[in-house]
Amino acid sequence: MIRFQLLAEDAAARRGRLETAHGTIETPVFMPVGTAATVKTLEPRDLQALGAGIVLANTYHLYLRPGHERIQRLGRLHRFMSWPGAVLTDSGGFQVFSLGEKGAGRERGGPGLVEIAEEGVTFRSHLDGSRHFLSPERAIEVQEALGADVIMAFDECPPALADRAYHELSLARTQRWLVRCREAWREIEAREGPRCALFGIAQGGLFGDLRARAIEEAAALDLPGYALGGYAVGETPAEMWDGVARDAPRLPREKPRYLMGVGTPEDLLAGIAAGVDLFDCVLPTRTARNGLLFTSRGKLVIRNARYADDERPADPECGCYACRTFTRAYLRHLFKAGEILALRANTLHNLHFYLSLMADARRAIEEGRFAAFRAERLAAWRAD
Ligand SMILES: CC#C[C@H]1NC(N)=Nc2cc3[nH]c(NC)nc3cc21
Ligand SMILES: [Zn+2]
Repeated sequence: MIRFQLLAEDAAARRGRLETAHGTIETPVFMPVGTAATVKTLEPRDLQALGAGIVLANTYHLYLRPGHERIQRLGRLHRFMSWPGAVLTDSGGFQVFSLGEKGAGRERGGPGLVEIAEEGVTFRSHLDGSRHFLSPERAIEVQEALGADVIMAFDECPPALADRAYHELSLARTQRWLVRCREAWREIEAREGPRCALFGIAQGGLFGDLRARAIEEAAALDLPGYALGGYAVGETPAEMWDGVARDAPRLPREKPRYLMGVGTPEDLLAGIAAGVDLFDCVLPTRTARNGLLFTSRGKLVIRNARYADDERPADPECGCYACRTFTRAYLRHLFKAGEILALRANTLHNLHFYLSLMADARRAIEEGRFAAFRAERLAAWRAD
């Protein structure tokens, strides 16, 4: 189970604390993405040294490989990945629709990859094209078996540019599925004892009235936490920020608010200003592996020839291991040479950037100066 406390507010921004069975999480918090039960290139002790308190793993991937029953038999996720902190698992809803579409079947001209029915979703594995079925009940069962501290509802995720009619039908089904998720969660928790917290997900695309209805219907189920899903799927940053600024304050004030899959450092500050408490995004880790580094003066593409003889650290204002140990010249060399250390050093730096940004934001909220803090960081990132 989890307990959420609101410690301070600065306009709509909130400073909170999320107590879980695997530690206390200071919010606003950024969750590194560890899709297949690993944050790519990092060891658990790296994550601890970075101050990460909670990581995200994906039900879709772990269900397909190595299998949730195997992970359960091996002591569940925390033991399996030797991670003492907290874990949040996404339900597979989003991945089935996003990965299923690009699965093996379609590339080989196979049959439709994702079949949606009221009962649940039939999809083909992106690994080997094998057929699988996930329902609200099954997604909860799998996540309980995995043993995360926070589990997500199984939702239908409309195509990014679906029209209003599609969103309305999809929202109604997602709400019916949320009721089924809650029942399945309550049954397992009654049988096995309280173990994890179920978060609902409110969608609705860019339709403000549909978003409001989804939030209201999800909030009526009195769940431990709530997420906004379906942002950062192609809309402009301004459209997302306006939408989140409208939606986040409508989520229950005393529950944790999670903005799924977001985002850039600018998005995080916009989300915090709107009252969001939790974020996850592949951006810092994925871009690190592609040689893009976030610094206090904007982004740096390490492969650029201008860094070939640059003896400065990636970010002179950064205290991370990579910036204390390596020069830009060396980081560029590693990246050009395809060395594994390039992936680790860049990932350590980018996650330190994201996690220290959140720590600085938490302090700014405590001191009632978040708006000035946000303006100062945005200006600095545009400096170059
Ligand atoms: C529509 C919808 C929805 C949400 N539903 C679930 N279960 N997971 C998500 C994961 C996401 N990652 C990103 N990245 C931009 N957006 C997401 C949205 C969702
Ligand atoms: Zn650094």
